[in-house]
Amino acid sequence: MRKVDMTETSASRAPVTRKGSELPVSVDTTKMVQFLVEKGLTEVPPEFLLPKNLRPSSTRMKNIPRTFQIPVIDMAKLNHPDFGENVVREIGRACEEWGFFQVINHGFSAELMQGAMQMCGEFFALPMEEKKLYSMKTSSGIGYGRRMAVKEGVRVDWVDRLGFWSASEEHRKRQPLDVICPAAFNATMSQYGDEILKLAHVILSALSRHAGLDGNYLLDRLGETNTAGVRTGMNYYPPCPQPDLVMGIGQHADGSVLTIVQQDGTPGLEVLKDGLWVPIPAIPEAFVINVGDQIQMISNERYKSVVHRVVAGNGSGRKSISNFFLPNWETVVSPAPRFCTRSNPARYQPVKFSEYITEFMKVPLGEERFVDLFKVPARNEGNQYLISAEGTKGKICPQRFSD
Ligand SMILES: O=C(O)CCC(=O)C(=O)O
Ligand SMILES: [Fe+2]
Repeated sequence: MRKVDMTETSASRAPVTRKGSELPVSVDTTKMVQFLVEKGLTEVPPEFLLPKNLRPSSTRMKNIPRTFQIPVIDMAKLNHPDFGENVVREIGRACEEWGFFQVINHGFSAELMQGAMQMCGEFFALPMEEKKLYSMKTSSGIGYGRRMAVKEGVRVDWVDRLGFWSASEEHRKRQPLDVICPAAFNATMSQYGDEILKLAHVILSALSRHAGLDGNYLLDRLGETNTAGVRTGMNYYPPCPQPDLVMGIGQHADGSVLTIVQQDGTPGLEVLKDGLWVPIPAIPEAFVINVGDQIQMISNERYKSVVHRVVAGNGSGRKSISNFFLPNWETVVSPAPRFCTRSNPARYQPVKFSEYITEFMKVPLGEERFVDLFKVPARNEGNQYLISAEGTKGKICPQRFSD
């Protein structure tokens, strides 16, 4: 098996540190998007500017068929003795074909969803001097700042973020961040995180069943249940005077097991399907769920971690809450035996999750797929891995996700 030495990969563009260790970061609050917008800027600063060929207007197809939409799955009947299997099938198919779906009637309290979005609004409404108290200190993404605050000279996304552990209690009590203002923040977001964790378990159990396995199979692959957790990112995409020149979040796939996103009713999220950027409708009472890299690896690519992005807008801004369901830090992730056969051998080599995610957080989002660093090289016989043409290897290659 090929050995991945992350010091020789794209991660090497970050300052050299021990593999798996976080980098110190320092957040300059005068560069936060919200700060710039509140100062009344009318032109996008150069570090946000996209080259012409990557702008939303030049990459979006105008006439996507209306039927071409990520599935919206009604979860109400998941436990129904007659109809439960239909819901399981819908979830499984969505994860095979799109890597994305929305859920409604998911059992999550509407009041708690509203409460969380309110906490998000109240946090970003705090004076900058107060938000600054929660600034990110390391590349872990915990705190106020933005992803890749570590890297100079990389195109910057039009988004500010507050990252924290919302579940489980183990993680919450150990995190170097305690948002004490607004007062209700911790209480609401702990409750929210616990509920998100339950929803993640339900989805994972449905996926296990879809693969013909015991309901706990995928969960068991993540390490001890009570040590898996939810990292939450509250995102604020302020109104942009020139939205076509920037990206809210550039194209990327998530390093999580699953990601569960709550949108505020404002569109912006788009998923790459068969080479087309497909907008995801903003249904406020729904959650958008997507497969992350860990499930793509564990399921040996049966369930796909698909590239997506967020476009900016010039309306009143957009808020969202991204919840990343993560395995135990010590878990070694690899294709599970039940997803591998002689004709479809393991496509990934094992990687310890803590190393995966700490390095993932240091690499600027871009065209390269971090997960590709762990691919087993294609062999001549019996390997189903679709190798992209030389030159596109390691780059986003939509066809790879549409077969
Ligand atoms: O804001 C959103 O809707 C999604 C954000 C996202 O893709 C992420 O946080 O990874
Ligand atoms: Fe994402």
